[in-house]
Amino acid sequence: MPNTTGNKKSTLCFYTETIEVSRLSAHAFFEAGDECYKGKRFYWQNKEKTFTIVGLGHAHILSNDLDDTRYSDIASKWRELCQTSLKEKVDVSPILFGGFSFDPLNKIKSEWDTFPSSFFAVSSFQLVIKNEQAFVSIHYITDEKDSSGAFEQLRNERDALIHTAQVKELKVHAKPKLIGRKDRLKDEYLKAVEDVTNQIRNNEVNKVVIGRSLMLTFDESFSSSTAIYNTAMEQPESYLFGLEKDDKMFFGATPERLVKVENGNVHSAGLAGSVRRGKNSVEDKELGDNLLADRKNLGEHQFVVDMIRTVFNQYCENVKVPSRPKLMKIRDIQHLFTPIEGKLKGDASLFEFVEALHPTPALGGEPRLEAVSIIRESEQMNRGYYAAPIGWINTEGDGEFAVGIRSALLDNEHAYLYAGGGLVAESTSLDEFEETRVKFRPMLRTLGGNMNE
Ligand SMILES: C=C(O[C@H]1C=CC=C(C(=O)O)[C@@H]1O)C(=O)O
Ligand SMILES: [Mg+2]
Repeated sequence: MPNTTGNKKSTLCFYTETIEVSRLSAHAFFEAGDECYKGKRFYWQNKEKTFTIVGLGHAHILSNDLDDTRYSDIASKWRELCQTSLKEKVDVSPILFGGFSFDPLNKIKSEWDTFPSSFFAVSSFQLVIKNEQAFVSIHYITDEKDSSGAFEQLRNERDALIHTAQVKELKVHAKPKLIGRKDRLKDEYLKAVEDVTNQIRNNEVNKVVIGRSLMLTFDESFSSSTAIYNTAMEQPESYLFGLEKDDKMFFGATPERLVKVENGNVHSAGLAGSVRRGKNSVEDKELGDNLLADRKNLGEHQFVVDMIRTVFNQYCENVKVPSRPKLMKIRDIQHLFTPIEGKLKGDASLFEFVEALHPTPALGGEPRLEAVSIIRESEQMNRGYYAAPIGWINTEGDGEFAVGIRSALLDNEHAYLYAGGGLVAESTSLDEFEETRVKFRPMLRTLGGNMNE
């Protein structure tokens, strides 16, 4: 029998059933959902590649278009769903996956119009791969009195999905041909960088992250499966994520953790300050060593570390912050990196950390509210879910959110790419433009664009 509950307070019942399966590729499982669950899937893999989740179908959606209360709204709906609907302890915890927009006050019409300010879902079929074991769960959330027929149907669908994923050969993930590439609002971006740097020099704010966007056009629709597959191939050392909504998918390979909560231990990281990789190991080391000593980049980095430390000091004890950043070297770029950890001292939830931390000065600026309002005014675009929290939480309240950078929104035969950089007093528009070019590279390579413009 599936685990089930009913409760007087809630009319909803949450039915789950988990089986362990041998040999199941996450990509193949995602792709098995191409026919029936397109537009309702997600993909997540942590940086260490020790935890992969794929969700197909929507058993239940939690979303809102709220501003200030959007985090607590999702948190309380999730708590209620877990507490009143899911009473029995289950072997593999159901996972709520989704994300928040960067700035709910940005109302500029854009490619993001169908994405609410918060969008989360419990999937109908959930694959979890952990410690080399794979589990597939069915989730069914309903107010029907008798669900046995519907649940039996889901079992049949689950078996069919697993069968397809195990026996069908993965399609050849040939990319559609790139036929167009457009820098969007390039002049506005360059002007914004100049203007905002002047505001910083005038001590109006300390730091602001300004971004820009590219639009790619393909000769045919770019499928989500192809995009996810190629992202995994290109960026093995980052978090991989994909969140489908209707006919679009926000996806990427981000190196940046926002926050992870596990058994009362909380982890975050300051990641800001960048330089390209060298052409050979000697140049690479030189670039890295210079980055570690560079005033402008150390300045960018320090605002982030200070802000995360302040949040951790409020909610955690035993806060550990290394006194100096180290280098994080990934395929196209090297960053200044400071891991930060602590032990939860009260009962703050993962969503409270997300609210307190988003956006850090690695994506917003310092002071936070001023920076976000400058971004809204001067970028003249809508970041949507770019640079915003994306991740998951389980029924125990453990989970992880990454920052949705090095990312793109896939929209049939178009892809919108985003990249930005932290401005401080020493910034120049030429260098910042160049930095965004380096940050676009992984997504361009993934999608088949020309990296050299
Ligand atoms: C805003 C982005 O990167 C942030 C993360 C790392 C380094 C950054 C920088 O050096 O400017 C940015 O703060 C982006 O990739 O779009
Ligand atoms: Mg930078």
